[in-house]
Amino acid sequence: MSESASLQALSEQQLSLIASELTESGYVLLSEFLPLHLAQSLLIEIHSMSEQAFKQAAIGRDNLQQLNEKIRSNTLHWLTGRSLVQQQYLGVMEQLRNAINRRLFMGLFDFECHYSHYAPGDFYKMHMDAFKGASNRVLSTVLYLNPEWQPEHAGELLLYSEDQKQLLLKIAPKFNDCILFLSDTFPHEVKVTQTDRFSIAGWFRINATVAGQLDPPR
Ligand SMILES: O=C(O)CCC(=O)C(=O)O
Ligand SMILES: [Fe+2]
Repeated sequence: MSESASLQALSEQQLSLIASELTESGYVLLSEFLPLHLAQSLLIEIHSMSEQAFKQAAIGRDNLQQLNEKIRSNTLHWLTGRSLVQQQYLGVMEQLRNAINRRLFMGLFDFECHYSHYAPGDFYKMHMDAFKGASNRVLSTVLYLNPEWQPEHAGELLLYSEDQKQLLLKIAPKFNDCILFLSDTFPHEVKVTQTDRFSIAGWFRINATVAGQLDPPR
């Protein structure tokens, strides 16, 4: 979807905040990220999907890719733009991609994302989304879709400093909050959730045609 077709869902104020926070600290937490009707439509779509539509998440690269429930136990479903609401979300992220490139010259080339479902007991242990120079994922995004979240539900995202020594942020997966962070800089983990936890995890990527392959593969 073209940038104009996404109706410029993000305000200049939001975009300026994103650019300055990413420059300063490498991450930014945004509340009320999407126009409310869009966040609500995503919530309706994710709730209407059957558990069969979600696949067990894999970890690893290429043929080494394997299911590894010791590290991660959530399930996922890739967004392709097959519904209007998916097109609208991808349109917003396209607006964000262009705005970041214009302001920060990050050379973001495309965006991929999936719905995530963490059932009670699910988690994602400490990991990096990319390793320096070894992946085309450069900017991670997670949009949370849990209108009823309460502290006892847990399932927070913990974001650590690069040396893992400092806890930078403890993020409750609250409805329409969105975290952006540099993929190769911040180790992070999802604590065990006590209730169903929904989100859209996504990555802006640079073009790694040198490698000649999608990284990581789907
Ligand atoms: O859901 C979250 O809070 C983070 C998920 C995550 O780290 C990932 O999918 O790589
Ligand atoms: Fe991650």
